[in-house]
Amino acid sequence: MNKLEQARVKINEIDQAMAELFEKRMHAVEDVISYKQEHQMEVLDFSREQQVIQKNLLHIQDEKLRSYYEEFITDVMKVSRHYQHATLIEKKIGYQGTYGAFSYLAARATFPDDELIRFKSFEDVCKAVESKEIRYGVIPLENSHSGEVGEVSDLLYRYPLYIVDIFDLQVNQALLAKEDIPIDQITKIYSHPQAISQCSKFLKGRNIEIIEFPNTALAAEFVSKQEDPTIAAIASKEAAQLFGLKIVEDNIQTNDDNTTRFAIVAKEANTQGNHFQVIFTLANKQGTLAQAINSIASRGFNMKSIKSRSIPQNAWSYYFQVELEGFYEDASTQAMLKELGTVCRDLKYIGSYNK
Ligand SMILES: C=C(O[C@@H]1C=C(C(=O)O)C=C[C@H]1O)C(=O)O
Repeated sequence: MNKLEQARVKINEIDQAMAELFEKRMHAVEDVISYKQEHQMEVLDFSREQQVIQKNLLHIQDEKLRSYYEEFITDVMKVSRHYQHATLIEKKIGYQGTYGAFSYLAARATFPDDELIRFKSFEDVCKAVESKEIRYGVIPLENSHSGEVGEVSDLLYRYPLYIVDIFDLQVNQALLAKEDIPIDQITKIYSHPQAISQCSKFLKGRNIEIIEFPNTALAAEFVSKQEDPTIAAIASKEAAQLFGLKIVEDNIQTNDDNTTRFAIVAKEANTQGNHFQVIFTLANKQGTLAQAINSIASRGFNMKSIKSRSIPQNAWSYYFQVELEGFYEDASTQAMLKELGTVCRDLKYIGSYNK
């Protein structure tokens, strides 16, 4: 062995030992992350990093290596911070709306152990996913009665995000009050107009004042903060637990099949699942839509839905959002999409999921 080879054998041994120590250090850092998350602490602790550097410099005996060691340990801590940020993002899930509202319930049901972060708008949720501030967003796609959530379709058209899963939340309304009192003693009911209309049959003929509120969870929270036991809110039964209320009557909605489908959106595409969606635009010429639909139908794909909406900021132009049955990665799907792509002006894959 020449001198170079001998030195490299030594370096290999040291690197192996350092790799083991690196792994041990990062595992110790994992405990720091969960502590910081629990106590809502920042990842960077500048004074701790200074201490680490100074304390360990004392172990460096070769004077000329001190500045290099400082550089080295500084980099180690930078990597440790990267890891902490990435791990924290993994556990961050965004939803739009209020604590306790239906979007919150959908996010909690899909990510029971993660940190739920509230955003003001659906777009803010998408922006946070795109900028990697959070891992996933949970946003409503459509409701079995009121139909699609147009704003969310527009966001899927505009943002480089993908649906990676869907979750169906059954919308059940309950009458909640501070005490479990008979319904005929209730004097006022607070709720969102949509929830009120969903319970029209239950409310009909009752001499109760109805007061509209911006959303059901806020109504439940309001009732929980009042002294009056005769006022009630219409909200989910889960809201009763979240705001310490009693369920006076459960399932008071007129239709039992009221379901909101939520999309879990991410920055990285998921291509697994027995359904997928695409969005396309067409040249405004005779027969282009027929051609597009024909490329799908002639290859034996079942189109579950097609929705057309105006392209945001582009008057009198439209995009089509299509849900198809099938596996995105299958060769037959790829061949169909290739043909569809030749017919469309733009064709965008927006995700797969199981149904
Ligand atoms: C691991 C921690 O988080 C960060 C990384 C450090 C490290 O890797 O040693 C030190 C301080 C923090 O900036 C910590 O706070 O201890």
